[in-house]
Amino acid sequence: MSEGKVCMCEKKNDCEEKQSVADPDTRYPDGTVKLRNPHIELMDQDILYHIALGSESHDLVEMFGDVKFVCMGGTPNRMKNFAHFIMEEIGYKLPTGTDLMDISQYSYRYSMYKVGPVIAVSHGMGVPSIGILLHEMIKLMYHAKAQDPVFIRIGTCGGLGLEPGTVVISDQAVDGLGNYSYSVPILGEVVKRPAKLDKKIVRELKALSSVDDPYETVVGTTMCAEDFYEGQGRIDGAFCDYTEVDKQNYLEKLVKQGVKNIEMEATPFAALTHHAGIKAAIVCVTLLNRLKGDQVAAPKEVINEYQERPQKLVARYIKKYLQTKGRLCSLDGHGSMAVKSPRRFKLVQQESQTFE
Ligand SMILES: O=P(O)(O)O[C@H]1O[C@H](CO)[C@@H](O)[C@H]1O
Ligand SMILES: O=c1cc[nH]c(=O)[nH]1
Repeated sequence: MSEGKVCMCEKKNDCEEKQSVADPDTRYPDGTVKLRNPHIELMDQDILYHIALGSESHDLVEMFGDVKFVCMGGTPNRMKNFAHFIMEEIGYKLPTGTDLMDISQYSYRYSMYKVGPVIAVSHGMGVPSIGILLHEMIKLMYHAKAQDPVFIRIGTCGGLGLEPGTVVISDQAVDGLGNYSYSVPILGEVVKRPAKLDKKIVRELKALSSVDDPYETVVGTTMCAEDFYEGQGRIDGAFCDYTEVDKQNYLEKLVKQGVKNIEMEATPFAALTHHAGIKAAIVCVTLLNRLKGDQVAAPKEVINEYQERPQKLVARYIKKYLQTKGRLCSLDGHGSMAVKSPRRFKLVQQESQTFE
């Protein structure tokens, strides 16, 4: 197995057999990301406009070359919290007197934090917003020469027949018309890309849920809606031209098809990462049981605690990966990491401060 590949095999030599062969269209032999776009390498510079970075204005290899995990979720606040949480979890130490900074703050669009090999970035709401971010994050990984990065969405959703607060690991994504793909009009024609997630990561994440967790963690199909209200069959939007019975019939039909939860980014997330040859997973927490209602009525503190649940699972996954590899950071003997390259972190801070 080449350096940097995600593997959690108990026996190291098992890896060769278990890893699928990388697609030469999306990977260089050393595991760095290859773009399916011949134009990019011919450009003098590539401005990643919505994340306030650029291939000429920033040393992207120095800043992001060590990235292994790109974690994304809807809100800047959640991703900032996740950055602090993962810093604690992996024992990452910031240089004295510094704090985590929003690398993309001057884009005024998305917020991005970096903690050693982990990026935490917000993607906003809905398909177009996450689509734009995915294009730029995939290009960022390419420019940075990051090796085999894994993308993980940490989200919230409505559950179908699940207790509120249940964690759902998506094994596939389906759109509101029943397509297991992401459809996007390109040059006047609809292009469909399969919305596939990495099955092995699904199993590994599920294995990391614990019987001691005071909530359930399940695996299932995630429906990606184009809208929060009518697009998810709610009757509490500004408009509604169907009955409560129509709605219940629709949701029951989804349940029969194996849909466990509904959110708004799964198909582009699964499809664009798959098209880029990037392994990806989606872990969401249900805020309500849609079979019982539409309004998100849980108190803020309860919702905040729910939102921590996918973060905990993903943190276990990242920690297990880092412990298995023991390569990016050196273990200090207590399961936590000593920072190998604070300089790289400092650079990220300085560059983001000077970009406007
Ligand atoms: O909690 P996040 O990850 O933002 O995702 C979910 O919440 C938003 C709707 O409230 C949608 O973007 C949906 O996908
Ligand atoms: O019901 C819900 C809850 C969160 N996010 C959604 O998209 N739907």
